[in-house]
Amino acid sequence: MPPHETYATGRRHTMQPQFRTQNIASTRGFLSVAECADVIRAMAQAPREPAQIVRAGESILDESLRLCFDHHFPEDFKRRIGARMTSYFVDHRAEFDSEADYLYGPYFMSYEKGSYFRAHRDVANHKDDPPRLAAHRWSLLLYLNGRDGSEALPTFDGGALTVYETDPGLRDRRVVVVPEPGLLLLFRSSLMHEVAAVRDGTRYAVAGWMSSADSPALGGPR
Ligand SMILES: O=C(O)CCC(=O)C(=O)O
Ligand SMILES: [Fe+2]
Repeated sequence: MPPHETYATGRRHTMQPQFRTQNIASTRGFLSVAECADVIRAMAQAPREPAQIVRAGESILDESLRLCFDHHFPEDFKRRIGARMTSYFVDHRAEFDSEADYLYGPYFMSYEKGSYFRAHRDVANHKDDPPRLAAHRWSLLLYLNGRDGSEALPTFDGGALTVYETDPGLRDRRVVVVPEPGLLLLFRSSLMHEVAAVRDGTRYAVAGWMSSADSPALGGPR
């Protein structure tokens, strides 16, 4: 795969594919370090609230399953990042074998020391779950910082994401993703995944879900 260039921005920089399995893909350099730093600064100033989960159709707080913050963000800022995530997916649609046509989100999340998100799938798991969950096809995670920093970025330790691949050709189906600034990760929303506890510092990430208007009631199929 050749390096891919972003176009939805004035600044062009090179994106570098990192790895690929059947249902998971990642690309380095989706955002530059300076852009990551801008988003983190904006997040740190934005109002935030404890992030919720959906259970049996209801949005609830359950700190035994999910402990992190959801940051409220100016709509224009959200739209700009969302448009870039969407363009990436649309440009690479053939690789993702999906008819997904719009992005739900993006959401801006921070995980402070001790935060986590236990194993879950980003799809409808219950008949009363909202249709938007059943519509999710691919989960997109954009990481803004990581273990190694520069002057511009805060660092954190822990907080790796494990995605459980279903590809029978893999000997070990656990795919562990260690966040780094500007890394875009895409995986099928039906895959189980979990965020390990952050041991130190604060982990910043943006999430969005490429979704299909034409979707079944429960989130199994692609
Ligand atoms: O931040 C991550 O690595 C994953 C977050 C996640 O699973 C979600 O927001 O649904
Ligand atoms: Fe998730």
